[in-house]
Parts: sequence; structure tokens; C-alpha cells
Amino acid sequence: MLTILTRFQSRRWFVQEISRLFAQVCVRHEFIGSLLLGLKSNLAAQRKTTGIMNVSTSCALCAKPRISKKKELSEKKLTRHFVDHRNVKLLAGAGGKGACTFHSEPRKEWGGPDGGNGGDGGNIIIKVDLQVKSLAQVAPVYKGDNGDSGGSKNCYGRNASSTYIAVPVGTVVKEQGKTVSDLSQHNQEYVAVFGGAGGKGNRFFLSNENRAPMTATLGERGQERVLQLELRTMAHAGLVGFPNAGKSSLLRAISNARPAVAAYPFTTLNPHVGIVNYRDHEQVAVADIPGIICGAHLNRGLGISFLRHIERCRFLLFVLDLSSPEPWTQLQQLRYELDQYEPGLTHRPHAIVANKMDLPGARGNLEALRGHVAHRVIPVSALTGQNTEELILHLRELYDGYLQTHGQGSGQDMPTR
Ligand SMILES: Nc1nc2c(ncn2[C@@H]2O[C@H](COP(=O)(O)OP(=O)(O)OP(=O)(O)O)[C@@H](O)[C@H]2O)c(=O)[nH]1
Ligand SMILES: [Mg+2]
Repeated sequence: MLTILTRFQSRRWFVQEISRLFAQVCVRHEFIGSLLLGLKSNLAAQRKTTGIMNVSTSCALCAKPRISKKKELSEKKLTRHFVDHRNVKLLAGAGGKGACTFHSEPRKEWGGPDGGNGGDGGNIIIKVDLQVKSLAQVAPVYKGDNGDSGGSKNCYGRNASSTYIAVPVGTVVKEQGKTVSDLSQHNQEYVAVFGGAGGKGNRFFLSNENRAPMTATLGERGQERVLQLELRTMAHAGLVGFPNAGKSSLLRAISNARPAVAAYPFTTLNPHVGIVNYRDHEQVAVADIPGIICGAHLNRGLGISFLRHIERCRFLLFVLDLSSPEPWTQLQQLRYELDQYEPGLTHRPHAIVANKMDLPGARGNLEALRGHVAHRVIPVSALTGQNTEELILHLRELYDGYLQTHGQGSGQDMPTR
């Protein structure tokens, strides 16, 4: 009896001891777990603030730190990637053919027609995707899927699914030079070509007059179209100026954009959009486009084809180089070139930005310029950042003025590119 009792007690003691140990291990694990969790969140926070990334994902402590650096594309490479117009041939899918079959069953000789209809051909849809930045991915030819043929036993063929072409925000779809759709919102769709309707099976032709129709039709051919896709950058304000006037430097000074800056003309070959952030979380998009020269409308320099990128801009900022003599002539020439491209473009709300105020002779030129133009002139230096606040504030005034005249919702359609 005594041995049984001792054995029972020792077993109980053993179980108690094991559960105690288990509890301790659990507590320790929890502690280690929380420690690791804390370490992980600390590392994530550190990574966020410093941009330092760990190479190893298995052990954060042993990992070597590496500075993450996003490689910027050079302007030349960007030109290869940035495509702002494309001709595209679209051929929608054909409908599937209808079936001509008769019901067959043992002891049921005249089962009647049971051929199903064919499925419809696939449409081709042009759809806006915010992730897509240019028309480089758009192929020259698209062909939609054909619908499936109908089958016996009244089986209908499957409709083909639509083919989607992803395009950037601001794509204009044209046909023979005429605009057919303006895609300015994310996820906006334009059904460019419709697939052909599926053919009818012989069941469709069953009537009192004809109890055994042998007719079944083929599916219709899909629509065919040749369209031109044109990308027009979406921004509130557009920077217009001669090459080397400092447009890209100015965009760098007032926004988060990082276009290339160099002391030679035509550094910028593609439009760049920067976002100017305000304290009330309002954002104004500013587009920098390649420089314009005299006779650009005659295709001199880079021509004026890229002016399509400022066509949508609500207001313009004329950037003048105040270190050059008679800067008002630059303004007259810019206005002339803009009017050659689209009459009335210069009537949009605009401001004149007198850049390079840090250079000698700029002060004198500023006074002379003010004498020549009635419009507001904002003297700045993109290089030193001098007086850029006034420009940023004036940009906001133009933006607010635009919202007042066009309603609050008008600013919402501006995507950030
Ligand atoms: N001193 C001075 N130099 C400036 C200023 N702004 C721009 N620059 C210089 O002018 C040169 C041309 O500047 P960019 O910003 O590339 O000029 P851009 O108008 O974008 O020229 P394109 O892209 O060729 O049309 C660069 O060497 C800049 O450093 C300024 O305010 N003061
Ligand atoms: Mg530039």
C-alpha cells in the first residue's frame, strides 16, 4: 500500500514538475518571441528612416548592412522606354459557329435538332492602369480570341474573354486624326473593337414549317480598326521655356522630381512630372517638358510635338533665363511657338518665372522685363533656391483659382506620374 502511495505521489510530483518546467519554457519563449518581434520592428523602422537594408533575410542580426539605392535611368535610356504615341491595329475575335446536330437516343428516332449556338468573339478593350507609364508596352497588332463553336445536345459555345491593352493615364485614342476617347482616369475603359456574334445552331431554326432544319450559321467576324494612341502628360502646371532656361532645375527645387540637369541645351528629352506638396496635403503636379526654340513649329530643335504634354495643363509657367540679354524676346518667341501649336494655348492662366537671378546682370534685366510685360513676374534662382517660396505660393493661387472656376472635383482627376 505504502509503495503504491509513494509511487502515486512520485508520479504526481513528476507530472507537476514537468508542467512547471513547461510553463517556464513557455514564458521564456514568449519573452524571446517578444524580443525578436521588437527587434524586427526596430529594424523595419531603422530601414524606413535610413534606407539601410539587410542582405540576409534569415538572420537580421548577422546580416551585412547595404544601402538601398534606386538606379535612375539616364535621359537617353528613358527616351527608349518612354513612348508617347503608337499606331495599333485591332482585330476583335470572331464568333464561334453554330452546330447542326440532331438528338439521338435509343427508341427515339426523330429527336429533333439540338445544335447549340456558337460563343461570341472577344472584345479588345483599352484600359487605363496607373502603374503603366508609357505606351512602350503596347504592341502594334492585337487579335481578340474567337468564340467556341456550339455543340450537340443544345450546348452553346463559350464566349471568348476580352483582351485588355493597358495604357497610362492621359492616353488619347484617335482614329484618322479624330479623338474617339480621352482616357484620363484610373481603370477607365474604352471598348475599341467588338467581337463578332456567335453563329446560330440548327435548333434556332426549328419552326412549325421546318421540324428538321439543317441550317446552322457561321459566327460573325470581329470588328477591325486602326487606332492611334497618344499620351498626354497629366499635370496642373506646365513649365515652358527655352533650352537651358533652368526648367528642370526649377522642378527639382520645388518638387520631388529629379530630372537631369546639365549646362547644355536639350538635356530634357522626355516630360517629367513633379509633385509640389502643401502643408494642407494639397498636391499640385508640375510638368517639365523639353525646351522650345525659335522655329520649333517648323520642326527645329526637338519640334513642338511634345507640346501635347502641356495641352492638358491648367496653367503655364514661362521660365526665362534672366542672365541673357532682352529676356522679354524669349517670352514673345515662346508665345508665338505655342500659338503655332494650338491657338489660344497662351490664353491659359500663366505666370512668368524669371530664373537665374543669382547671376550678374539679372537684376537689371528684371526691371526691364517688368517694364515690357504686364503680367506678374516672379524672380527666382533655381540653383540657390532663392524666392522659390513665392513661386510655390503663386502656384497654389493659380491652382485654387482653377478649382474655384471649375469646381472642387476638378483637381481630383490628376494622377501622379
Ligand atoms: N546660376 C544659375 N544657374 C542655373 C539656374 N538654374 C539653372 N541653372 C543652370 O542652367 C543649366 C541648365 O539647367 P537645366 O535645368 O538643365 O535647364 P533646362 O531648361 O531644363 O534645359 P533643357 O532640358 O535643355 O531644356 C544648368 O547648368 C543649371 O545648373 C539658376 O538659377 N542660377
Ligand atoms: Mg531640362
